[in-house]
Amino acid sequence: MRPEHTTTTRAVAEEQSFLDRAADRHRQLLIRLDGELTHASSRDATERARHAVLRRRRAELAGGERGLVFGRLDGLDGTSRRIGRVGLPGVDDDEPLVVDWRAPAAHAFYTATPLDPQGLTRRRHIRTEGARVVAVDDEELAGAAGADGGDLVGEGALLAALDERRTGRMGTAVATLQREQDAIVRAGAEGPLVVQGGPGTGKTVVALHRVAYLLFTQPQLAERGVLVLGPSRRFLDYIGQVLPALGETAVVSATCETLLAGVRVERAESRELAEIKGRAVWQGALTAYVEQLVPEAGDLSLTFDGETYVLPEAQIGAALRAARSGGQPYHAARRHVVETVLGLLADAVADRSAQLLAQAEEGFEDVLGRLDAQLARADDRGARSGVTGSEVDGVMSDDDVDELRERLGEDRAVAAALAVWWPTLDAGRTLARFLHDEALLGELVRGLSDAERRAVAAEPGGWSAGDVALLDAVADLLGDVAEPDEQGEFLADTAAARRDWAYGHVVVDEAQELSAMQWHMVLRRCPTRSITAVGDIDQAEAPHRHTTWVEAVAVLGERCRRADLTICYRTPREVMALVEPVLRAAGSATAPPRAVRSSGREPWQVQAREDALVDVVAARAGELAERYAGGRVGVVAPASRALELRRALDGVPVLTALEAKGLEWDAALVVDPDGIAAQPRGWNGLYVALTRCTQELGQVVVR
Ligand SMILES: Nc1ncnc2c1ncn2[C@@H]1O[C@H](COP(=O)(O)OP(=O)(O)OP(=O)(O)O)[C@@H](O)[C@H]1O
Repeated sequence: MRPEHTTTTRAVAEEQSFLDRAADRHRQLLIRLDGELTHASSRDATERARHAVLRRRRAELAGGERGLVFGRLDGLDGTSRRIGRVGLPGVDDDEPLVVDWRAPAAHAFYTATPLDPQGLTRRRHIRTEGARVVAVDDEELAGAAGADGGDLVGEGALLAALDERRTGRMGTAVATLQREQDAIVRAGAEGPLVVQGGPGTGKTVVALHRVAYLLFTQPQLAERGVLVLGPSRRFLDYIGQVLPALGETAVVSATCETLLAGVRVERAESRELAEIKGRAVWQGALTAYVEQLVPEAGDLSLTFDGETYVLPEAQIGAALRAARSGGQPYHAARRHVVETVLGLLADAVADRSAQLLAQAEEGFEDVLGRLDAQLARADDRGARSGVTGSEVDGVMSDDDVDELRERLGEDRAVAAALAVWWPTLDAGRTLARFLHDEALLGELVRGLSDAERRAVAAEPGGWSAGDVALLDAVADLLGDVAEPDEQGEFLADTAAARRDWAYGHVVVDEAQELSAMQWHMVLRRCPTRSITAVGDIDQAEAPHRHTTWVEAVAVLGERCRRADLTICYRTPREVMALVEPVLRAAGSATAPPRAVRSSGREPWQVQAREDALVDVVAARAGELAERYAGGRVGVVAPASRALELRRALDGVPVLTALEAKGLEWDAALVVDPDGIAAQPRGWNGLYVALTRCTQELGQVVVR
């Protein structure tokens, strides 16, 4: 038996009156904040920090306008609290008018059950449209212990949200987050957390709400920002509204291809090459390669002012060892060794001039001595010139040596000789040289077959997607030529432009797709390893060979926490009934997620001859577009058919399974499912294709 659900006119009126009060308070607070922002000066650091906090609070408040009040908890003690997207202080500032959904006082809204009522008698979901309350759904908690409460929290509100027409943009789900989702949203931020969930289980929803939760509970994270990595630009656009709507702006979004600023992917590559370049072995190989580029210890000859100085191997070797012992990047090590070399050279120059002066002085004293003797002989006075070696001994003061070292640093000939001995390097050219050198590949990249080595070396110029992670690794191993600037406070553009930006937290969506080298890219941007990786190992289509999470996230180390999502909110039961055999064919051992809803529409299938395929697809897509007018329809097809279908279909997107990843429509039309399944990792792709719809699935099979 489920707890009672009620919607009464009285309850709606009561919540409407509360919502009106909350809306007034919200307006007042915005006006007050605007006033403070206009008067806030940005003269000193404290004021600037205050300004930043006010701006953030304003964005958060403005974002809270929709969903100002969406829940209510009634306690056994007769008190009640309202839950909303942002907290609203009461007028006298002691009791909050509305509790922020992320605050501990709101937690029971997502977790209380009749078996564990947490001191509550009732949970109410308040459904609103704009400023109007349209319905309330009540769940009795205490006193309903006989009821199991089911899996779902606020089922009425949840199902209403899920049944809404798709808009092409993902919405927030703060009002209807479910228990298993909430547990992940609120999990601690330390160390990597891997979330496995089948299609439509809310992985993206959870990951984004987790960002909002973490930024709320750990405001210091906002100083470093959060990076959200998604599979495609289209996907990032689809989810782009969620965090701003939750008031969060300290976020950068990117794909693995766009993560390295200034690098553009210019050409496609085969799956084979993408797989090869994603292997973890490259990290060690590139490290060893860059290591080889560091000069070996040996005598170093440098010319200054026409004099040649030979700095001995022992000194150069010691400097090299000291610089490399800290595992510094190539250019940082170079800067340190060059500093040492200039110091050694300055000492050598100073020694040489002291020697020369000493020689000159010796000669001079000789002359003086002889002169004195002659004079003494001449007038027998025995007089001495009084000039002694100590006054012209040529030893430079420390200041003189420092000045000399500076001059040496600016000397062109010295700089040119040092650049030949230890050149500064460009990451792109360095990587290209390595990739095209079969002998080096053979020496350093373990496990490459002869054919694989040849294939890598034979690649044309221009970067492919697989190269980006290698390029990032080389850029990191080389480091910046000049000392990098200190990292300031988070600004999205600055963080996105800097390869070495260390984010406070990173979210990776469709995490099953990342290669080992792409994981290294992620780790470099999050040294604390505070990472949330969400994905479905059964939807993996990328060319790497991982079939388990243990393999897929091996680079993150052994201390990954793992969580699972088991309920499918998107895809209706009728469609999920089809996917079990597809999942088995994909080699999966996991059970498909359990669908929470039925759409009442059986999936259908039509057949088409090859020569009539495009017309049949166009006709069927047209019908669906009409049936779901105001919503969204999408077509998924094998890559080989996508181009032709795109030309023929107007207004309905045609995507490959890979491109459709993470997206959803009211209705999906899957074209040539056998063709999709026949591609590499095709069963996984078909699993993705079949699970994109919230209402209706059609398939066009080629006869
Ligand atoms: N608690 C919730 N309340 C309302 N809607 C939800 C909830 N959880 C998920 N949804 C909706 O279900 C759909 C699927 O969610 P989402 O895209 O996050 O799933 P996913 O697990 O990332 O799917 P996929 O594996 O296909 O990428 C979305 O429309 C999302 O808004």
